[in-house]
This record gives sequence, structure tokens and C-alpha cells, in this order.
Amino acid sequence: MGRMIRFERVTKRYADGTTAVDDLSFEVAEGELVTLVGPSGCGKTTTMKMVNRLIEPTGGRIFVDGQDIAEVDPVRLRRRIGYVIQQVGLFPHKTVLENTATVPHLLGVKRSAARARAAELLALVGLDPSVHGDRYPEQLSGGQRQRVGVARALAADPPVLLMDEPFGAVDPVVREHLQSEFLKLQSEVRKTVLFVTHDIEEAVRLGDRIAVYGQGRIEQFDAPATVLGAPATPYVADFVGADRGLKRLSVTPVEPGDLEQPPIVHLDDALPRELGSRWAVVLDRDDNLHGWISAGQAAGGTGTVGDHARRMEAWLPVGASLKQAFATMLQHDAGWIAVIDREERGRFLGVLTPARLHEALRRSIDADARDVPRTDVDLETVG
Ligand SMILES: Nc1ncnc2c1ncn2[C@@H]1O[C@H](COP(=O)(O)OP(=O)(O)OP(=O)(O)O)[C@@H](O)[C@H]1O
Repeated sequence: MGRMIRFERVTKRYADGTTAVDDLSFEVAEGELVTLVGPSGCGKTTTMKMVNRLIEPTGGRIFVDGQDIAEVDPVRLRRRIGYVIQQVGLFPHKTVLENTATVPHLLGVKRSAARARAAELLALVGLDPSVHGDRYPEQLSGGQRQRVGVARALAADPPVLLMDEPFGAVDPVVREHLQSEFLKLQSEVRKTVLFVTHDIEEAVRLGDRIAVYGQGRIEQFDAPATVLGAPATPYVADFVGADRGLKRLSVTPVEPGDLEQPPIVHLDDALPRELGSRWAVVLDRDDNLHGWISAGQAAGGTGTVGDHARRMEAWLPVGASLKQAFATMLQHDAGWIAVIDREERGRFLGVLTPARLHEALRRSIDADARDVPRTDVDLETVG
């Protein structure tokens, strides 16, 4: 694969003496998505804007597709570089379709062809052109506007895309959705992408490689797993560890020792008068999980436990991650989840409560801080 973007000892010193980018060298391969991540003010946006000459470097050279961009007319350069920013900057008085068709139209593509292409692109970013195409930007949600921004940047089919916090202004749920859509889109269009974010999760999720910025320089430039697993400097370790708890959630397995043992009854049992607690777990003859029964259902009833028990949908195999356990709890709005053995065809092992989940997470974070090697999450059970 060729190199599409190359920085050669690039420096940007602003007129007031601020060194925003300091002797920076790196390369982005054709079709590669590189995320630039770092705290506010570290020089990410400056780096990005030098690629399409919105900002001129004070030292060094930048090449796009082998050409020194200092020698390329900025307007012509920008035709080959799509640009998506947080405040999408759609024309308010133009429809979504017209907004998307703007650039091809400017480039001399016939109006009808430009509109047909725009409709295709809208569909590609998950908007139905027949529904949204004739709307105006103010008639869209924030997430939909960002999608139009992406479609418009792709309209001239540029080989390079610059994206500056494109999903920064939408709520976390929409954001995750846009990220997955964008990954899918990128697997089809394979643009060379520079993507600025201050969110390490986003950087890890999207990037083929991540450039972690310190002040004006790159502290580490590696694949996501390397950045997370082998931070090059204490600064990087600190930066990627900022939300260590959340990360531990997905790498910490549910272990038998984390579980509580609630009262147990069997399907064939005669309905007990007293459960001895507010609820009990119901198992079948083989001690496999069937469901649960509440004290209220048991009180004063007749017949067997099986006549009154409810199925339990919130369950997980042991070895699944705490993150999955948490998601299962939320999904079923359950106060606890059942944990079963995988090897023995679903033998019931115990229940995980929110308090136990939290304890397990605390232990994992403490062990991490003490550098104790961890038990791996069972990858087969990670959805
Ligand atoms: N026109 C300017 N004149 C002087 N200093 C500037 C100018 N633009 C940016 N800077 C400074 O350069 C440094 C890098 O800014 P830049 O916008 O590239 O950072 P960033 O990493 O993109 O930050 P953010 O995530 O907050 O956008 C900052 O210290 C900033 O204050």
C-alpha cells in the first residue's frame, strides 16, 4: 500500500509564539484510518488543518499522494480532500440533497447526475433520500446532520478524508451508532482518513492506528491494542487509563467466586408455603436453570413449583465479561442475573447482583494497579 499522507519534520509556530506542532513526522498509508487523540490544545486540529492548507506550517513539508502540498493550489488540493467538522456547516437554505450535491455541482458535474450521486451517498450514510432528501438541515436531528456532513464530504469521491471531532456534538448513544455506521462505510469506501478526537474510546474503536498526542508531538503511534496494552510512555499510560474502570469492565470475567447463592427450589417440588426469602431460583431435574419464583407467587398457591415459576431470561455463562453482565442486567431490567456453567450444559452456578458486580470490578482495578496478571475473559462468550 502506498503512503497517502506524509508529514516530514513539520512545525507550526503561531504568530504569538505558541508552538502548536513541534517537528512532527509520520505517515498514513492509503486506505488507512488514523485517529489523532489527545487532550485539548495539544495540536490535533492544527495538524489536520495543515493537510488541506487551512493553516500553513512554519517548518517542514507535507505530502499528499506523493506531492508536496506547498506546491499545489489550495483550492485544487481541497477537491481531493473531504473535510468533516463538528459543526457540520450545512447551508441552511438548501435541502439535504442540494447540500450533498454542492461539491460535485461546483466541480462541473451536471445537476441531475450530481443529485443522483447525492441520493446514493445519503443512502450510504443511512438516510433515506426520499424521506430526508427534501428536508432542510434544521428539520434533522443532530445525528442526521452529521450523516449529511459525511455524505457531503464523500460527494467528490476524494481519496483523503479529514474528520475533526465529527461525532462530538451528539449524545453517546447516537455517537456509538454513527461510529459503527462509519466503520461499515469505511470498509466499503476505504478512504485514507485522519480522524481527530479527544475520546480514547472513539480512537480505539475507529483507528487502524492511533497517534497519541502530547504537547505538539506524537507520544505513540501504534495499533489500538498496542497503545492500550503497551503504552510507550507514562504520559500515554495515564491518558489511556483515564477511564480504566470502564475498560476493566470488558476484560474482567465473571468468576464463580463472585456469585451469591440464593434459595433454590425445583420444578417438580410441591409449592412450599414459605420460600424463606423474597424469591428463589427454580431449577429443573438436572439442576439446569429454569427460572425464578417470588414469595408472593408461592404464598397460598397449590400444585408444583413448575405451575407458578417464571422463566429467567437474564442469564450468562461463567467467564463472560462484567460488561456483558452489566448489559444483560440493563437489557432485562433485572436486579440480578443467573450465571450458568457452559461445559455442563447450563448447570446453575449462582447469581450476580449489582453489588457483587461492583466488588468484582473493584478487585479487578486494584489488581490492575498492583500489576497482577489477570484471568482472561472467555473470548467465545464475548458477543
Ligand atoms: N491562531 C492561533 N494563534 C495562536 N495560537 C493558536 C492558534 N490556534 C491554535 N493555537 C494554539 O495552538 C495549540 C494547539 O491548538 P489546536 O487547536 O491544534 O489543539 P487541539 O488539540 O485541536 O485542541 P482541541 O481538542 O481543544 O481542539 C493550542 O495551545 C492553541 O491555543
